[in-house]
Amino acid sequence: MAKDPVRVLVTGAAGQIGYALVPMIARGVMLGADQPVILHMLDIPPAAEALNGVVATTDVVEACTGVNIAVMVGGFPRKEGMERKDVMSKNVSIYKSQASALEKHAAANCKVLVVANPANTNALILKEFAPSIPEKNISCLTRLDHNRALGQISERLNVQVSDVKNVIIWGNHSSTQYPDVNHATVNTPAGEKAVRELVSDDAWLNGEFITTVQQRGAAIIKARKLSSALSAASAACDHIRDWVLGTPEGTWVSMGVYSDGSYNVPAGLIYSFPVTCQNGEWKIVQGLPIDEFSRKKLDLTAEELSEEKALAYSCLS
Ligand SMILES: NC(=O)C1=CN([C@@H]2O[C@H](COP(=O)(O)OP(=O)(O)OC[C@H]3O[C@@H](n4cnc5c(N)ncnc54)[C@H](O)[C@@H]3O)[C@@H](O)[C@H]2O)C=CC1
Ligand SMILES: O=C([O-])CC(=O)C(=O)O
Repeated sequence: MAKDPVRVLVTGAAGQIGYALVPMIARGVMLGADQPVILHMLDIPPAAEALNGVVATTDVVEACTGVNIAVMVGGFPRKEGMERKDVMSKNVSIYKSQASALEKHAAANCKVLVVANPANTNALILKEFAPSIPEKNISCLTRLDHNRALGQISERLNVQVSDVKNVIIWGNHSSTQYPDVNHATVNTPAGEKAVRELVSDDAWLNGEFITTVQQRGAAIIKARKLSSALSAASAACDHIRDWVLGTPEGTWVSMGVYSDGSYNVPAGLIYSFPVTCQNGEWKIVQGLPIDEFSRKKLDLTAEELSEEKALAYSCLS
């Protein structure tokens, strides 16, 4: 029997990421080839002409009405040389007002993915100003960083990226994020092997590998003068697909979610954790040992998020 259609909202639909994302969703990359979708595409009036190229609306209420999944890409993008904090004030007020629109008009149990930067803090603002949307339904994108970390390891070891798994992005989608390979493995003909053992170069893993992943977004903006649109769109599809359809057995992914205090990360931040997903719900992977090097990095990125939270509130007051 044909499935009921799912309504998917994409904000910023006329932008770089939106232009790549919309056809991926229509093609079934996000929810599967057998899942009909009804796309709601929102942008702002100055983008109306570009928006005609993808068919959509500049009316936030129309865009949010009845949506089951909201991918929030709309906002003011970081330009070359700009720190993420520079874009904060422009974006938190957008997320405050769109929170209200989603709360009033989206379907009950709508799942929200915030892509626009500062992604974690925009998601937190959205959560705070949409109190009736359950906090477990609000997330931000760190899957792009996760995929970048998998890519770095696969290149270094000359293996397929699909054979590498269980890297972790901890914290903020920013240059303080901590890409952690301490629990990552590679599928080899001789069975699963630890990434640390196979790479056998802790100086690289604790140095250049981390900074390359942390700085990849900035490096792409510098090169393209535009954001990493295709890989961001693809990562957004990965994020929603795994959230809705589940993560494979034995595999976790990174998602920015509301901290419950796991791993001594302060509660009340949207922080990227390792998660598994089943039946449309994510669960933080518990009990992973955290060494001293990692602890410092988990704390540093949490501190930045606490500062961003304070700054966001000061922008709104
Ligand atoms: N979390 C992640 O991994 C990544 C996040 N990003 C972020 O994603 C966002 C989008 O990036 P791009 O598509 O390259 O930017 P873009 O500037 O090409 O597109 C943004 C779109 O949002 C629209 N927009 C602005 N205000 C809006 C509003 N109030 N409602 C609806 N739409 C609105 C703009 O008109 C524009 O069409 C940026 O914030 C960027 O920093 C980019 C790459 C990765
Ligand atoms: O800062 C940006 O807009 C780009 C970005 O997030 C990324 O590519 O990871």
